[in-house]
Amino acid sequence: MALASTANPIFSPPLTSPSSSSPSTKSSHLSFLNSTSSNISLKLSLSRPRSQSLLVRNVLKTVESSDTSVSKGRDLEFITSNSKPTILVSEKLGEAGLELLRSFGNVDCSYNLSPEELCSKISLCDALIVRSGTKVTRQVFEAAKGRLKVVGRAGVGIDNVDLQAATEFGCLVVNAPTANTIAAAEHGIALLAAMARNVAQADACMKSGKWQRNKYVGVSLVGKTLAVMGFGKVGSEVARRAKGLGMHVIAHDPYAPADRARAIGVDLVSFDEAISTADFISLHMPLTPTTSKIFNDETFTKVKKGVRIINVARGGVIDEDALVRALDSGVVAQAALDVFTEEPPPSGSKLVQHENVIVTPHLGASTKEAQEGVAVEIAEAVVGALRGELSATAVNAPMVPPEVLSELAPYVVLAEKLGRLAVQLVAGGSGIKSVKVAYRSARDPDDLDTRLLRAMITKGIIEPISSSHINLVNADFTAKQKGLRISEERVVVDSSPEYPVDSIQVQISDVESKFASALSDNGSISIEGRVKYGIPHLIRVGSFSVDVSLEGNLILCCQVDQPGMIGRVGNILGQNNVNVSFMSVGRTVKRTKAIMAIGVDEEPDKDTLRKIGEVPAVEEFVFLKL
Ligand SMILES: NC(=O)C1=CN([C@@H]2O[C@H](COP(=O)(O)OP(=O)(O)OC[C@H]3O[C@@H](n4cnc5c(N)ncnc54)[C@H](O)[C@@H]3O)[C@@H](O)[C@H]2O)C=CC1
Ligand SMILES: O=C(O)C(=O)COP(=O)(O)O
Repeated sequence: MALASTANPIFSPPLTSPSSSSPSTKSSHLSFLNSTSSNISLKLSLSRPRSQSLLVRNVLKTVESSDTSVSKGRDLEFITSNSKPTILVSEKLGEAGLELLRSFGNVDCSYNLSPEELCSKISLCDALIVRSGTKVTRQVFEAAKGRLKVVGRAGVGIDNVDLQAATEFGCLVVNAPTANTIAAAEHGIALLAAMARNVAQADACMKSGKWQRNKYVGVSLVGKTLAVMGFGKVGSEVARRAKGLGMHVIAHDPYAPADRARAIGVDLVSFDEAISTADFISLHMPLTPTTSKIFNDETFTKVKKGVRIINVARGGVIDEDALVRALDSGVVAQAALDVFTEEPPPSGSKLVQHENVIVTPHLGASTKEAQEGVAVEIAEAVVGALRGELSATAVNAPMVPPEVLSELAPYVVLAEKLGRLAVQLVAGGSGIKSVKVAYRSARDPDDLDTRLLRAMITKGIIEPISSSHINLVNADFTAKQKGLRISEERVVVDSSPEYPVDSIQVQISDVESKFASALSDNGSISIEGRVKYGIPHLIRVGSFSVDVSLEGNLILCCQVDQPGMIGRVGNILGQNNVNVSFMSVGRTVKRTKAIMAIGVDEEPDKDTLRKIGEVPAVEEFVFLKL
């Protein structure tokens, strides 16, 4: 399996539209999807000149095109000839969402693409927006060759997106989980009432010239028991409305809190109790391996004879052949279906043609209001992701609230730099199996969300020694795939709880080091860093305390602790035009050994480094790129 290729790095500079250049648009911006190791984009509300200048650099870099033209129907090769991100919209999306996308990037609305056409276009796209009709398979991610950064699902169900493949390829998947809830619930109620009163059949009959009042006698809803299967957003709205119709509503949902159900007068019951007592069963769970064909021959043996079923969730939760059998035998009196295992269903489908079944072609979310809503919701999420922001609707990455992001931003930079430094201290660089990270913090361990920090440490460790590109989406997966175990420890320290983290220590065990002084007492390579004035600093190497800002590059030098060493090494650097930005000396016992941590702006050439190594009292040294 190929991961994102080096030729087309996923960590390209942040894609920033001209209109997004104002740092005031968001309080925090962390380019976790797009950052390169040397080019991390941070937008912070805090007034930190360094971060601001990074931001300005990134903005300047990306504002190369002022082309704001609409790209509908245009050739993608033309579209990608400028630096704006390309967003492929493969299914009909509301105009308000399209407008928003067009203000940010080049939008290609290409509907009804075959799988082959989608695969051939996708390597030219930074984002793809779909509804339920586009299958975003592993082949699509493979064909994207690392360029595709985000898939936006303009709706709720993401069963048409191969999430595992997306994660492996470091592609973020976001959805629009709220804007179509009411539409889906209303459609469920519409189907419930239409089914109970034979509206569709009677309508078809009348249009064929007949007047058959006796044939279409229905059943009443009032006083009947409705089982809502899946008491999430749609399910609870259906329940609320059904109560308004005078129905007795019960629900089954293994993960729903009972108090939320109680608040609207619904009892949460077991699966078997729900299906065996209900007159109507309405399905509102997602399609997952657990819910796939959860309604099958066996289930239908447990239902109340003559039950009526509504499905506005996913066709795959019902074994459709079993449903046909249950309808034929009268176990299920009627079914109202908006969704099907295969969409559109094969022509002549027994289920669709069944006289006790009414069907709609996946219309649950299809109201004007819902479509405008999901379009805007998904456009905002996709644009945010392309800017490198974490999305509140990320499906395959941790959702980190903006205020937490803003607070963690400088620590994220520190985390990556520590990972990058630690791995450079390993002799050979490979064969790393075990990394231990200790977060020292005055805060309660439960108040510290370390997923972002762990991901960046992983990125720092893996990227220098492999061609993998790591981001928050694929960090854990890639680490696992490479057999790298990252264990975390939170140490409560007596410092200010105002800051989320006091220091971060990274230890790599069971490896040899090219700088023996970086080994701690337990034989692991050990370094520790801290954020000071918003800037990451290295504060410990092995057992030596140092204090050097992690900018530019770093020389670590271990020498006999004697007078004149700073001058001698400093002179060599000066004579070779290498500017020292920071210097710090640490020792354990006076006049034994000390280490010098020297921050340098330029990369010293081999000759300069050789001269440092030739200073008689220098025992070992290492040059590290940050
Ligand atoms: N027909 C259409 O056009 C539309 C269909 N949908 C579908 O409706 C379904 C529900 O959507 P939302 O309510 O927005 O999602 P949601 O995530 O808010 O709710 C789903 C609920 O199902 C529950 N659940 C998971 N496994 C379950 C199981 N084995 N048994 C019972 N409950 C289980 C979850 O705990 C959750 O509470 C999804 O399948 C979605 O794709 C949503 C919108 C439009
Ligand atoms: O949001 C969902 O889960 C839906 O099923 C809606 O699907 P659609 O966007 O109308 O293809």
